[in-house]
Amino acid sequence: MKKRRTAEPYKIKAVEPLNMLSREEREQALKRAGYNTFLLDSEDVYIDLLTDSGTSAMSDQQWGALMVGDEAYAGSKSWYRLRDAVQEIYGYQYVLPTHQGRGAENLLSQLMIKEGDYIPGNMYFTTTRAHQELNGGTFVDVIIDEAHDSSAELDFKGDIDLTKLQKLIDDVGAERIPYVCLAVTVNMAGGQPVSMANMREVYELCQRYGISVFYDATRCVENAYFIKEREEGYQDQSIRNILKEMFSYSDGCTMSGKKDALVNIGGFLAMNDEELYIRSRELVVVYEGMPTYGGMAGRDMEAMAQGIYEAADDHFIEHRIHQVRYLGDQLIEAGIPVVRPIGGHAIFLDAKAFLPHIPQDQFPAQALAGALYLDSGVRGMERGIVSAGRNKETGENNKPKLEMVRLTIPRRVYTNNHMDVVADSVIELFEKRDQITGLQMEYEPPTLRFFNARFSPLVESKTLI
Ligand SMILES: Cc1ncc(COP(=O)(O)O)c(C=O)c1O
Ligand SMILES: N[C@@H](Cc1ccc(O)cc1)C(=O)O
Repeated sequence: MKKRRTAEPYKIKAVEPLNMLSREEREQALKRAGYNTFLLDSEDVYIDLLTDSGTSAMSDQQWGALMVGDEAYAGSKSWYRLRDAVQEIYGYQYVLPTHQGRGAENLLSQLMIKEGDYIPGNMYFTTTRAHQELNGGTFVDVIIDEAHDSSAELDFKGDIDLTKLQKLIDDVGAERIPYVCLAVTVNMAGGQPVSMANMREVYELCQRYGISVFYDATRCVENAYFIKEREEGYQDQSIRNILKEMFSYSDGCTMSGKKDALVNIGGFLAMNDEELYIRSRELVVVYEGMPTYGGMAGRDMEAMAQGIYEAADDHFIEHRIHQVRYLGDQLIEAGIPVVRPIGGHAIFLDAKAFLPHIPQDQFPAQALAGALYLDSGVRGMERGIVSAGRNKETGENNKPKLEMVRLTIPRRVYTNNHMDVVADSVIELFEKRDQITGLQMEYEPPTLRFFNARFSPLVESKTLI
């Protein structure tokens, strides 16, 4: 019997009209943006798949929650509601609000890292690594090798390789490793999940050496769904239970509330150690604000508390993952090279395989993101050599194995019809991929260069495609 179809676990109460420019207008807009999709104006974008960060649609309950936000400078009721939500769903004892994820990364890095330390992690994330380096640390990638291979089909491609972690401990000594940073899911690997077994093993290994484990919990609910779907023994467990178990194998986390807490701004740092909490409370007032608002308005904390509960709903997360897969499966069926298996928040086009005629130093993923925008007004993001920046010792470009364009799906925002439009555009572009040309960098900022870098087409008089 044909499998019964399911639909969005919500109905639409407010809509926001979309605007579509002509091809000529898109050419002008891309030129103005220096061929960097980060620099396009949102007015010039038709379907915006730049990021899933802060782009979620809030529920009626969340909009209602904004109205009851308590804007007291100290001791806000909304803060307690947020704290309670984190304690209930994540299970950590102490919580400090921050304006977004990198605010929490800043605090954690300043508190834990000393000059010359090493911070192992399951593939780098741009802002996380930047904070680690700013505090004198060196990030060490200890993810399994397969994570760097876009075609390797593994259930848990975000896992840490315990042999690599053990080797680092043996080489530099446990006292040089303040904590392991474990991301659930792994953004730069394609939104790939970490298994519960791996979390447990990493924690056990670290406990033996007195090394802390901090999660980057940004997309933890997506990770929990993959565990439910793929890991033996979890099929009948609720997402809430899975989350609780996941977090029990860690000492704390940094969180960007802009993803799996379903809000447009906000984040937090959470932990179980009281002494660390007291030190964090001293630092949060320098960078964010009082420990009872830490960079967020009362109404934002209120909406985030509500979002934390909504995201942990089994129906919400099932639909979310399936929508991303709906787009990914169409592309796979059409033979488009994408990172496999399809991850939690985005489709990652493999730009090296898509554009084999463009060498990595001519920024194939940047060019592909530009070409996609020209073709249909769909905005994606480069995740390759530009994002990887330069080696902090040699000054050379880091050359990541994965050279990708990310098509990131905001939560509860687009319908599957939008996904169809995106699929059509990518498939057509693939048919004329030989015509796409490379880029040269015209302006390179010193840190996190991908945000503000500017480019021009290598072939003058051409517009990428
Ligand atoms: C995996 C991951 N960690 C950390 C961050 C930082 O979060 P924020 O953008 O809220 O500062 C992001 C997004 O930026 C992310 O995707
Ligand atoms: N975390 C967000 C926003 C962001 C994008 C790119 C970055 O390198 C840093 C932050 C995302 O992954 O979309």
